[in-house]
Amino acid sequence: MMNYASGPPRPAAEPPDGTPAIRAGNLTVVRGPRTVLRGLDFTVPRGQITGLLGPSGCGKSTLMRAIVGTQAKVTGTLDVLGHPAGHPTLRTRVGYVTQAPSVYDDLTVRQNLDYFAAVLDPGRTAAERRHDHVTRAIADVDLTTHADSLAGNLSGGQRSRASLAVALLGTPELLVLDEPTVGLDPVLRRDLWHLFHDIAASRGATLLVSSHVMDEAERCHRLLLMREGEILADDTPEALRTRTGSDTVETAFLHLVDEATAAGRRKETSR
Ligand SMILES: Nc1ncnc2c1ncn2[C@@H]1O[C@H](COP(=O)(O)OP(=O)(O)OP(=O)(O)O)[C@@H](O)[C@H]1O
Repeated sequence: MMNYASGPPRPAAEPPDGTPAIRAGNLTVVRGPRTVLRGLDFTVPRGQITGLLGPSGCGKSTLMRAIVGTQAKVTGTLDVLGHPAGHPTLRTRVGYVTQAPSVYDDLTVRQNLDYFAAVLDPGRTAAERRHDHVTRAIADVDLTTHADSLAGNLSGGQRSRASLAVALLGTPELLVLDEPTVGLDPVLRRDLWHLFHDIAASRGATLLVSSHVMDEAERCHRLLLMREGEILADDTPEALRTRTGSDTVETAFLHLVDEATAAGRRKETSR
């Protein structure tokens, strides 16, 4: 078991070419009448866990949807693993777990994975490879003993892990996980975070994990702190705490919010 008391484990090294997993430039998204993301500039390094944190409604899911290529009205630049977001070549290289469970309740865990594996890697000649990928993904999320249980009979945490197993099919280099621990008890949350660190360490995968629970920030290698469609900070948890003279990332976040509000007020009054 990993111990996070002294911070998360050291991240895997960057690939030799140094290309980040995600690079955004002046990224803007409009949804309905609202500009939900406002000219974001950031990079997400490879082989690390980056936490996307911010209050409900700040734009985390919208940003994730843009990254996986399912969001309309995206302008600016957004490159994922060296290709424009949504490029067909990224289909098997990016895994995405939405907030809503993405498994069918009336199928077993294995049947769910068999189905998604057949979509990703179709054809009779790929049958053996698909079987291996499914067996490995089930083992990775520690559901081997529940492989033949109906997804509808799993607990909330087990269902989250089944959704994660689907995203692990095809050995993605980037995993985008939208609030994967929401509604889980502290033990299940801790176990899932251990799993994320195992995936990053053993596969060298990049994980982008959203949460609005600030204590989860301490488990990430890097953080993107969001507020009202903007990036408030992009740094390591330790650097954020040090920079703001705070004991926790939560206090650091509040400090940065106050700073941004004060800067906004100064701008208003100088007009
Ligand atoms: N279909 C839509 N049409 C118009 N506005 C939308 C739509 N979906 C979301 N929004 C708005 O976009 C903003 C960002 O939503 P988003 O779901 O990205 O936030 P979030 O940070 O993921 O929130 P949460 O943590 O509650 O999931 C919100 O203000 C929301 O009201």
